[in-house]
Amino acid sequence: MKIQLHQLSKSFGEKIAVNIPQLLIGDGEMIGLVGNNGAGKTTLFRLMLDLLRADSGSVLLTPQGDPHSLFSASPLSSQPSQSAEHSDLISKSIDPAKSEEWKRMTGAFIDDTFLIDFLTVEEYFDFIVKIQGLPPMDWNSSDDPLVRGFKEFAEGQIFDQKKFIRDFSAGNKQKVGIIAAMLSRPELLVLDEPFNFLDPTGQNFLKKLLLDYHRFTGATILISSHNLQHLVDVSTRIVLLENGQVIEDLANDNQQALTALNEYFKV
Ligand SMILES: Nc1ncnc2c1ncn2[C@@H]1O[C@H](COP(=O)(O)OP(=O)(O)OP(=O)(O)O)[C@@H](O)[C@H]1O
Repeated sequence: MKIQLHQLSKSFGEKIAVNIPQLLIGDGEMIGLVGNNGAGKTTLFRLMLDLLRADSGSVLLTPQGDPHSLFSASPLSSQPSQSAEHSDLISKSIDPAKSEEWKRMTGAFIDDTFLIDFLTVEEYFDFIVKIQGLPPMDWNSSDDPLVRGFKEFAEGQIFDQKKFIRDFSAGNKQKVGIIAAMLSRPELLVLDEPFNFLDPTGQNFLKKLLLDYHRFTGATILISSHNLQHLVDVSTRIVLLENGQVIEDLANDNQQALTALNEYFKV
């Protein structure tokens, strides 16, 4: 999935939460979004997922395999072509604010409101795959590496618990939401602060799961976090927000973004 943000802005009263003139994300990029508290990370995700209406501008999603794709997956290819074909790309893309088509290609976990408290985990996962029109998951399948990854990440604390989601700990609810977002193997995965509430083992299993998911699906992945090390461990590119604006757009080959981030955050 390619993503194009164009003149995207959102304010709350006097506060400009997001103001991004242009940002292009290529197929299969793993974007780490960083920024201090209030920088606009969650607002940006909410705009992309049509949970908030922008004051102006647009989010355009181009599914994989679209022959009209014009910008490559290179992290730094962020300048769109000005050709006639460019407007063609825009006409072929999906605007989440205007169409529901993106939902079957997108998995997201922003917060607990994505969960259904009164269901068990198994009921919730069955519900998720059903609304995607997929067959029930075979949780005993040992030859599916993603199912193995989900179970490893679950650490024996999610499945067969015979309790409702509302009775799980914050960390285990987080695991349920993250697995649910990946269940249908969407080509766009958006996770807001997924490392929150996880114990150190869970954080490490999550990094492994994200890297495996990326390798197996080729999905475009967007993750926000305040944990710089985790982000540089998994991301191919790091976008730094300040007051709703992109102030750094860093390639992250061999964790090279870490020095710049440490300098910015004075760590
Ligand atoms: N519903 C809202 N009403 C009013 N102001 C809001 C609302 N949502 C976000 N904001 C404001 O927009 C700005 C960006 O908030 P946002 O939650 O997107 O930041 P963030 O980068 O995710 O922060 P954090 O790291 O603390 O989660 C903040 O100043 C916040 O107070």
